[in-house]
Amino acid sequence: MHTEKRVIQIHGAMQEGFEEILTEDALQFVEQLHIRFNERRKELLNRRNQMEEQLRQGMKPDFLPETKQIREGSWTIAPLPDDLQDRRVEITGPVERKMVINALNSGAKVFMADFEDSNSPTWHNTVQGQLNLRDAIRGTIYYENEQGKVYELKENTAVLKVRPRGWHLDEKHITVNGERVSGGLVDFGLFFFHNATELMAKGTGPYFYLPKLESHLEARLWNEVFVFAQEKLGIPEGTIKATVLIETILAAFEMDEILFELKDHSAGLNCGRWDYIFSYLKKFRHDQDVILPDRAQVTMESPFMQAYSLLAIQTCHKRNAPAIGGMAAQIPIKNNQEANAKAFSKVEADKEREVKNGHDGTWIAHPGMVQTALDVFNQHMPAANQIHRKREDITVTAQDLLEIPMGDITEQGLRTNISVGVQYIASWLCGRGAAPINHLMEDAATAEISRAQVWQWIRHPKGQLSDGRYITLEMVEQVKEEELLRIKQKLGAEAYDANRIEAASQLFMYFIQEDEFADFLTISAYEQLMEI
Ligand SMILES: CC(=O)SCCNC(=O)CCNC(=O)[C@H](O)C(C)(C)COP(=O)(O)OP(=O)(O)OC[C@H]1O[C@@H](n2cnc3c(N)ncnc32)[C@H](O)[C@@H]1OP(=O)(O)O
Ligand SMILES: O=CC(=O)O
Ligand SMILES: [Mg+2]
Repeated sequence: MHTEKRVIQIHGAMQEGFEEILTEDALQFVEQLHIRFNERRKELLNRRNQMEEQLRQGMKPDFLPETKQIREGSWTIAPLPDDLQDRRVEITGPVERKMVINALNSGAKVFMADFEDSNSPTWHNTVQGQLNLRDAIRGTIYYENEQGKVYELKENTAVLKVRPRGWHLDEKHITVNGERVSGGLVDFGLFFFHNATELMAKGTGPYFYLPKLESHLEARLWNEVFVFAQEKLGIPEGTIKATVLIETILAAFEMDEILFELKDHSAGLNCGRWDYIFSYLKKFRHDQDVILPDRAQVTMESPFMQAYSLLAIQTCHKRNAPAIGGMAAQIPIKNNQEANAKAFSKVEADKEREVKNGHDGTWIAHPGMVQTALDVFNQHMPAANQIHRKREDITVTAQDLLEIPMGDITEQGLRTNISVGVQYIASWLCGRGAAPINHLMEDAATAEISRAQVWQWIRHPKGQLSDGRYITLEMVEQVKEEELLRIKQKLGAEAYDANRIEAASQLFMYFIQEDEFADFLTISAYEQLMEI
């Protein structure tokens, strides 16, 4: 019998400690995941393209006729473990060492350690992130900053969840037979291999967040990965628990089906609002009726966003699953009391809307926001969660999910998109996947909205500023030059160069100029990511 020999290869440098993560057994496990699941992953990515083509031809998404029985059936997800009953405040952040410690110590119920939107997937961040999580789980994580301040874990820490990269991203530093391995399978595989047993011994479990799914078939693939991984490591089926982010417009039509696919492994859904806005914009970018106003005007109060969040709550609660809210982008503002108070009151209002609607928990981006979110949830949610509130009073139709938001496009909105887009891409290219810009948390999802809006505005017949001027490529070029000058004045010439602003600006303009809309900025930018 001819058996093909498969070879997993590492193309990144072995930095200090990496050999403890990239062990032969761990790599073999990743290789098995690749062999077993990569073809299906590619088929599903291809299916996304086919769906996109149908949308381009005018198809409107709707609830699937072929899964009506699932939607109408009376099943529930498997019972949740004790430490996932109360998730009222979840902090998120990249897998950087100091931030992992700060997040676990923050007082939040859960910490979502992020290999996705807020992580720039340099080789260093990818493997060092695994080392950081391994040490955190074992309670040995330690960090000392340049001033000698020591960071260690407190006695009571948040429950850990990990968000691997989405299905669309590759890991270029690991190949099998010369083919890049899925970034998500690398993040999941290495984490699960090294930590699943240890987590169970500590009375918790291997818990995940799954990003950017576009259909229940993609959830099915994750479920198959989980079943396989548990079997390989001799871990009981159903030990893994995963919360799926509903952050694409197509997934909003398949919430029941997604929960159903992951039934034994499900820990509910989350409303990933920023990617959701991006997805809505991306999927309908050719539709002459669909155009979004300034990013700042597309809020959770917009009818289509409100509809999707309510549908998530109703769908989850019907299946005894938690429905977690999303991320308010405000972070504390130093040295400006008034602006700081405004930021806090915006977060407070956002969390109040979520808890009153029926969400069982929420996300915050910064430790300074934990108490504010906790206070709101403590006041309005006396029990561990509110899954008992079935919200049968809600009716959300396909039309509600698709309702086009109203508002203006302003010159300031255009400027902000260009400036923020360039600054964020620069940060990402330098290895920092989340950045504070204009006192807001920016990450890959928020930056996607900025560049997608500019792409659409210069092509759409209604791409007009509120003062009547049409938005053209020439206008974008000019505003970009003015904004680059401002950034240079703010940073100084040396930091401007060191921070790769010029490379980011070129990349941003490439995204805008190309008629073929780049599916994700992180795919193209990955080829230019610094090699560290
Ligand atoms: C759309 C989505 O996907 S949302 C989810 C993904 N996005 C995120 O997770 C973003 C998370 N947030 C962050 O990364 C950060 O808050 C940023 C980059 C926006 C701002 O970070 P900074 O500029 O460091 O903020 P700031 O200076 O106020 O930080 C104060 C302290 O809080 C820490 N901190 C800030 N945010 C976090 C966080 N999310 N987790 C842990 N620690 C944090 C900082 O490390 C710093 O610690 P130190 O005082 O011990 O040095
Ligand atoms: O991942 C979260 C989002 O809002 O996007
Ligand atoms: Mg997201």
